[in-house]
Amino acid sequence: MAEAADRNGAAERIGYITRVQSFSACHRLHSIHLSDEENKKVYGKCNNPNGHGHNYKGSLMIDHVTGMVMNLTDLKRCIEEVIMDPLDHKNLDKDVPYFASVVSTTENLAVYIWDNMVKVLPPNLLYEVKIHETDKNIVVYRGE
Ligand SMILES: Nc1nc2c(c(=O)[nH]1)N=C([C@H](O)[C@H](O)COP(=O)(O)OP(=O)(O)OP(=O)(O)O)CN2
Ligand SMILES: [Zn+2]
Repeated sequence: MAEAADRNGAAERIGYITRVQSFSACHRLHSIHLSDEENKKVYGKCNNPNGHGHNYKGSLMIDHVTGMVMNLTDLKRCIEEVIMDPLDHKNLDKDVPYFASVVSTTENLAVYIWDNMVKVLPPNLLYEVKIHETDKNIVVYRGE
């Protein structure tokens, strides 16, 4: 847990905040840098030309190193802008310019969300982006 000093210099303990957001999208795992044959070999069923869908669950964890508590209503607005508007009910590969050249794996989706969240959140607040692609496939990204 992060600690911050209060007005009298005493350390107070502050938890991390997580906000969860579900969104639905379809995609196809396909690299423009590989041949059709190589793509099929690497990505298997996920290279199906007509794509497939997921009910993703994203969670954003906010750190309190600064001692600043972010209003969850503000966080919700940021999530609308970064996750819901561009990704929900979209074809990731065709509707999101970033994925025209980047394969829409969950790892890359987590990086995309991180990079765009840090643009709209107060500095140094974002701690972790976690994406559940399925119940079993989960990716965590902490900006490394
Ligand atoms: N490293 C990665 N590998 C895979 C990714 C990914 O994002 N990163 N994604 C996929 C597919 O998109 C695919 O949709 C995953 O589906 P599936 O394997 O069917 O999912 P489950 O493991 O949850 O399904 P079960 O069949 O129930 O085990 C593939 N690889
Ligand atoms: Zn998939």
